[in-house]
Parts: sequence; C-alpha cells; structure tokens
Amino acid sequence: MEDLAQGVACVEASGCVGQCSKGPNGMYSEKSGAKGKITNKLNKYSKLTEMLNDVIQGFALDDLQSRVHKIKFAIRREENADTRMQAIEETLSSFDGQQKQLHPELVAQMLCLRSREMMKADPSAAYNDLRDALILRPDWPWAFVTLAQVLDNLHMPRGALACMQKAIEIGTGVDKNALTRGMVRLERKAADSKGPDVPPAGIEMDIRYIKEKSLAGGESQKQPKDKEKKEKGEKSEKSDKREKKVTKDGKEVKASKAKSKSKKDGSGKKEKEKANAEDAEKAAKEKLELEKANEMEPAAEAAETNDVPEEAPKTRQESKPKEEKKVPKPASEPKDGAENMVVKSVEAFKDIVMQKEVRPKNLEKAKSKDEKDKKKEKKKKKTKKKKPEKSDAAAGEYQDWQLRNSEWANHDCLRMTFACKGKASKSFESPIWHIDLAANIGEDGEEIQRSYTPLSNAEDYKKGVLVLLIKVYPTGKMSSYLGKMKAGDSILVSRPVATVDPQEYPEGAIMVAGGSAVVVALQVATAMLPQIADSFHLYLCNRKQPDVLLMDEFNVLLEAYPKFHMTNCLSQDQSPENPGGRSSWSSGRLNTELLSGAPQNLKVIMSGPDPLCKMVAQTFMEMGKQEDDIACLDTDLDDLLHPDGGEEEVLISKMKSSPQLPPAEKTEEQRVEVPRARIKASKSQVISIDSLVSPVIAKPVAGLGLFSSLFLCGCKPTDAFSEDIHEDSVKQKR
Ligand SMILES: Cc1cc2nc3c(=O)[nH]c(=O)nc-3n(C[C@H](O)[C@H](O)[C@H](O)COP(=O)(O)OP(=O)(O)OC[C@H]3O[C@@H](n4cnc5c(N)ncnc54)[C@H](O)[C@@H]3O)c2cc1C
Repeated sequence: MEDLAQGVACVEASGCVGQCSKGPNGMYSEKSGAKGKITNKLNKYSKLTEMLNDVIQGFALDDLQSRVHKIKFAIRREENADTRMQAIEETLSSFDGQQKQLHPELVAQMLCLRSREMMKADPSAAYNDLRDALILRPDWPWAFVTLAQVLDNLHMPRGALACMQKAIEIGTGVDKNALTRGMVRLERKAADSKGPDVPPAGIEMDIRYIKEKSLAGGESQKQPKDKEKKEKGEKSEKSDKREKKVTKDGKEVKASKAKSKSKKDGSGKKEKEKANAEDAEKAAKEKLELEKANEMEPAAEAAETNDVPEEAPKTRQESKPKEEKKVPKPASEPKDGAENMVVKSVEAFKDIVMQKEVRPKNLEKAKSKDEKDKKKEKKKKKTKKKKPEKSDAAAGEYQDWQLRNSEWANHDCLRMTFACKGKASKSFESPIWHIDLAANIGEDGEEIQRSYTPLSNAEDYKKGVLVLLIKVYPTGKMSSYLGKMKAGDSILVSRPVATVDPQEYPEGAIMVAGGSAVVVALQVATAMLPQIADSFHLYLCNRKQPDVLLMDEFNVLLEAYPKFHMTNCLSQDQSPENPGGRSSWSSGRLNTELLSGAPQNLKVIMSGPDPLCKMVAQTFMEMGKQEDDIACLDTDLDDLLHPDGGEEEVLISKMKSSPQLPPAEKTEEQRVEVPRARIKASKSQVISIDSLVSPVIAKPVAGLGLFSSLFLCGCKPTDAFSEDIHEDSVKQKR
C-alpha cells in the first residue's frame, strides 16, 4: 500500500480498526487518529487501488506503475523462490533508460525485493542492491529495514540498529512498534558483541550514517579509528594492487597508465569512449546523489588520484572508467534529442533527491521544537508536583507480561496465567476481544505474532491478569514456544483487540468452532446470548472426547439461555454415553444435514482450520447465504473460496511471454507538486500531508485536509484451529 501511495500519501502503522474477521481493512479519515471510512477485504491488488481511487481524489497510476506494482504483489505471494527471483530479474532487466529515470522508485522497490531474496545466500549482493535502492530513494524506510535485516544476518547489530533508527525516524510505511521491538533484540545482540561491528569481506560499509554507528561502540570504541586507519592503509594497498594491470609485454603498470597506453595504441574505439563517457557521467552523478543523500563515505582515494577506485561503492553500473572526471559533460553538448532528454531527467531526478534531502533538516527543526515543548511540559508538571502518567498499552504497543503458572488442561492444551509487569490497558473496544502475543523465535529471532482469546475477562485484564488456553502444536512456532515457557519468563502481550462486533448480530448467529477455537466460541456465546433476539447455534468440532474442553462453562450457559443450542461433533470418536447437559452430540464430521438444522436467517461466524471453514462456507453458500453473511476469524474467506486469486497471480507466468514493460507514459515535465496525504495502515497505518514532488500523479490532489487520514488495517486473520482431520493441511497465514 505504501509503495502504491508513494507521492500521494505516507502510510504509517497504527492499531487495529476492530474488524479482524473482515480484514485486511483500510480506514480513511479526515482527522488523524479519528476513525473514518473503512474498506474491508483489501486482499487483492485491484482492491487496494480501488480503495485509493475511492479516497484520494486524483490518484492515478500510469501503465508502467500498474504493471510493476501488480508484479510485486504477485512476487510477494509467490511461494517458489526460483520463480520469484526470475520475475524480479526479468522486471529489472526490462526497465529501459527512460523508465528508470521517470520511475526510480520502481527500480528501488525491485532492488529491495531482490535483496530480500539474496540476503541469506549472498548478503554482499543484497547489501549492494539496497545501497543502489537508497541511491534512488534515500528516504525510503523499508530499504533501511531490509538493510537492517541484512546487517543482522551478517552479525553487525550496531549497523542494523542504525538502520532501524533511521527507518523509525523517517517513519512512513513501517510499523514503528514492531521495529521498536526488533531494536530491543538488536540492542541485546549489540551488548553481547561488546565491540564494533566487523564487516565481512565483500561488504563495503559506505553509507556513512550507518558506518559510523556500526563501527563505534563497546569497549573498543577507540579501536575503530586505529582500525579505520589500518583499514585505510590496507585499502590503499589493495586499491594499489588492483590498479596494477598487466600490459601486453607482461609488465605490471598502474591501471591509469595502462589505459593511456592503450589510448596511445589507438585500441580504444570512438563508440566505446562515448559509451564510457555516458556511463561515467551517470555514475558520477549517482555517486554524488548518494553522497549527499546518505552521507556516503567520500572516496578519498578517488579525490587524490582523480580515479574512482574499483572497490568504491558498486552500483549495478558495474565498472567506472578512470577518466570519468575528465569527460566533457554531455549536458553541455547534447548529441541528439534522446541523449538530451536522459540528461535532463537525471537533472530532474537530482532535484527531487535534493528536495527530499531537505526533509530531514526540517524534521530536525521540528524535532528540536518538539523537544523544547516537551521540556516546557515537563517543567509545568514538576511545578504542579504531578507524577508523569505511566503510559499503558492503549496506543497499540506491547507490554511485558510474566508467566506465573501453567498447567495442562488435557493432553495438548496448556492453561497459562500471566501477570502484567506494568500498568495494563483499560481500553476495550468490544466484549469479544483477543490479544496478540509477540516473540522473537528460533535461531533467526524471527518475530512471530499470534492471536489468542483469553479465558479470563476484561476486568481481569485491566487488573493485569490474563489466562490463556493454548493448544500446543509440535510444529507450531508460537504454541510450541509457549509450551516451553517457564514460570517467571516474559512475553509481549498487545492491548485488547476487537475480534467481532456483537452489534452486527442482533438476531443471533451460527458459530462453527474447531479445536482450540472453543475459547473464542465461549467468549462469543457469553457476549451475544444476553442481547440477541433470536438464537445462537454453536457447532464445536473435535477429534475425540478428551479434546473437548470447557463443557462446564457451556453447560452453565445452556442452562441459563434456552436460545442457546450446541452440537458437539466428534470426527473420530463415539458420543459420550452420559454427557449430561443440554448439548447434543454427533459422531462423525460436521455435515450439511447438521448445519441445515440452524435457522437460515442467521449470519455465520467460523473459527478453525482452513479446510473446515472452507467446507462450512461452501455448504452455507449452497444453501443460499452470501459471502458477506459469513465471517471467518482465522483466514480470509476470499482466499479460502478463491485460492487461485485474481489477475496478479497469473501475472508472473504471463511476464515470461511479454517481459518488456510498457513505455513510460509521462515525462518529468508532468511531475507536479502535489499535497501528500497521510495513510494509516494496520496492523494499521495514518496519512499526513506534506508537500512533495509526486512521481505518481499529474493532477494536484484536492479535498484533503491537513490531517486527512487513511487507516489500513492489516489484521489479517491468522491460521486455523485444529479440527482433527485437517491438522497438517493448515497453512500459516500471518
Ligand atoms: C481471534 C483468534 C483467537 C485465537 N485464540 C486462540 C486460543 O485461545 N487458543 C489457541 O490455542 N489458539 C488460538 N488461536 C490460534 C492461534 O492464533 C495460532 O494460530 C495457533 O496457536 C497456532 O500458531 P503456531 O504459531 O503455534 O503454529 P504455526 O507455526 O502457525 O503453524 C505450524 C503448523 O502447526 C500446525 N497448526 C498450527 N495451527 C493449527 C491449527 N489451528 N489447526 C491445526 N493445526 C495447526 C500445523 O501443522 C501447521 O502447519 C486464535 C486465533 C485467532 C485468529
């Protein structure tokens, strides 16, 4: 979304918009922070562009942008790594010069995608791609986030931290809370490493902002200088060695001399020289942009010798001819129209970069003003002798909760009790709610988030108590991690998040729950039963009798509410002989006959493994229900019912037959100053308006006030619950 909105809107992360079952959702509002128009099910490229069209007047993409964004959408969802890489390479090589000049952001985005593919196998290539992406888009937070991952993989936590800081500082299009959590882990790593980062061979730390922080710190703070000196010595030795070339007669000479010799020999062809000159001009300009935009390490040796050392920052322009600074500027002597145009667009791009460069300074000013204001505020508070309010999790942050106790509720379900280490949030948006748990798991410390519906209630949460019932899957990332937690261990817990809005079910509902979704079912039933006009029908699906949990609680509700009907389905077991209570029991899988027993005017809520939810949705649709009448809490219903998706999914294969991207439609003259909206996407994001040059649209955006906001709720329903038969086919969706 952020890529699509570039130039017209900044996308920022925020909290949930409370419609998880219909997510991913997008929300646009006129005032930052206030809730506004929500668009549901933003799970297709076409739906994203539809929403932007809808809320941002004047939003438009040219053919090239549309095509590349569709390809990116498809690449991100493609499971086969080779296919992804092929599509990326094809797209990158299909950009022509004009397209690159007109849409540098698209090239940067593709480079970033490629670096993600290569970060494990070839981190130095991944680094170089990101470096090139940052030449094209120096203020793109996502490139810094990706660079952080690359440096983290290279065991360079300080450099990674600097990248994360930069991404947070720029702030658009990233989930700052998630990044802050990532920083905690990196800080730990940096503390453990006790010294400056050590860049491995092949990584030239040439982005000064990152380099300074990466090579500083710890006990060895003094070392970097010596080390740098030493490195520099080694470097010039190295570059000296590299400069040496072997002439025909077998003598080693300095490369520059070798070149002038070849010139004297008359071996250099005129065309080659011209091409070299163009390359050199381009490379010099790009290097200049990067130095300015990212405070790149100036190539000291080059300044001295007028040569660009071979180990100078590598763009994919490959090698740079040594005489580049002596080359007459093509700009002053345009040979033909096309050449002139390219030079012009380079200049135009430079202007854009320079303009963007101004932003951080403005930000700095704003920041120092902010700091002054904060200081004033603090002073005021001091004089009033008021303690500063401790922040809670209401803003969407996670808090540390400590495991106090855990016990097995049956053969695979753990009942876990947590206590909040700080002050727990008191803001609840719905009586049907859940929390998200987040933890860095596995060797890579990958951040995993999963949703869980507490057994304990809202009042308990406010007091800082949380009881969860967790079904532990041996192959499940989060559940097996939880299974290994010991009393005293901590985990990050989100503020309460709305799961469904009971107001949308005034008559009642039909609910189908598989396995551990029993907790969700109990909460939904408890919240809905007192207020519904008709009835509530629960189908609880398990494999065997010992899997069935919380029947005491359900029996209490069955006693209290005659409008509550419950059917227990045991797919691999007989019904119990004397189950007690009002619930009915059925042996065998849930089927059409059982489902048709519920009143067909009621809407459906499902939670469980994908195959179960898919079967239930299809059955109800055959009975005449619309997709809108069915909510799936775990997986996007559209994905379940139409797994082959839309046009973007077949785009990668189509690309092979027509790899050439369409010609760019707009010239740089068509770029105009437009107000920049601010988008909020969630796990959500806010749009604010700055004035930036937009490469996206030709018309100024009208009608957006200074605080216009668009929230994008990424509350993508997570994977399914266990319903016996389907366990292995459940795919992680989050
Ligand atoms: C609103 C909401 C509330 C939820 N509340 C609870 C709750 O109270 N208690 C609870 O235990 N879970 C709950 N879940 C499910 C939970 O979020 C996770 O999906 C679940 O714990 C599995 O995550 P994992 O990381 O362990 O498994 P993953 O790493 O995501 O999955 C890896 C493998 O584990 C197995 N597996 C994982 N999940 C399932 C499944 N659901 N059914 C069958 N096999 C599976 C599969 O073999 C799968 O391939 C809830 C989900 C939502 C959306």
